[in-house]
Amino acid sequence: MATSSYPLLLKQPVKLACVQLATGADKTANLAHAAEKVREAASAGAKIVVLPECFNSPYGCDYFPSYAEQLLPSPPSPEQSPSFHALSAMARDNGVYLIGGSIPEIEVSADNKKTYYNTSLTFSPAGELLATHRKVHLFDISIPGGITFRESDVLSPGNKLTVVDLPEYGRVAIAICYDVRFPELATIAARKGCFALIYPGAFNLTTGPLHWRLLGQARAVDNQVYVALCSPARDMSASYNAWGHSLVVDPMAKVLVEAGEGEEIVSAELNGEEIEKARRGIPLREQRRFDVYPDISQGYELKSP
Ligand SMILES: NC(=O)CCC(=O)C(=O)O
Repeated sequence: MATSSYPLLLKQPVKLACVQLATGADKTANLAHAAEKVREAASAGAKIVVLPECFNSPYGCDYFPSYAEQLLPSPPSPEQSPSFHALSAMARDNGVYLIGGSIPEIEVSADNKKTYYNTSLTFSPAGELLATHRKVHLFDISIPGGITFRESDVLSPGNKLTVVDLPEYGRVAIAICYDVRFPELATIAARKGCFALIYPGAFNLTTGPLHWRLLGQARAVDNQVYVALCSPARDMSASYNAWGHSLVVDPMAKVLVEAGEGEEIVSAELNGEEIEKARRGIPLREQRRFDVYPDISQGYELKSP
């Protein structure tokens, strides 16, 4: 029972599963395999299922154009986007909300200019598209002796925050991998009344051990919400080696569940009371000083969904 005057951000407990999927070069096989694993997660009681970043392809700039699918105008035809239709069927067949990881997207303008994005699609249990998130912050880093990667060589960034209403439960925010490094995006989403921040991702073997779990816990404790990070399984024969370690963090920043490196489904029960308990115990909500940092509050007053 909620004892504060705030409505529960999460209306009823819900099981969320991250599918740490093993993927390869064969898109059709990846889609079929994802369908099997979503079924497995749903059979174990998950009502929100998350797939990893680039779940239908290998991850890398060399792969984005050849795997890219056209999503606009929506809905695309099965030829334009087999992944759109496969995800819709996975959500509908299993009666789950499906955060469909991400896929490379191509947009073709009237004058035949091609623009590529890293895009996440979210479907309702009826198989309807609820939201599209194009990765806002592209993964461009260069760490001497570690990793160099430049998504912006091929991809263009999205330009919006993505918040999705799941009517029986509440509101979630969706962003992709490198987006997790930007606390502003998370804080604004949380202040719009989200109970969870969900990030399909694919960290690497340099930054993964240092930052993946830390960033999940940081976004959770900053905002006193649940955070889910969902990675592909590690494949040492691939050109990009994903960190794995998909996890779910609670509003006190406790890691509820964390995968290893291989293919695995991890799930956790999310409960709105835990959000309220964290916020009553550490009342950041009442203590914020927007008079001292007014620019971050502009247009984002605390609202219930
Ligand atoms: N796919 C990504 O955005 C990777 C982000 C990452 O590894 C990081 O360190 O940040």
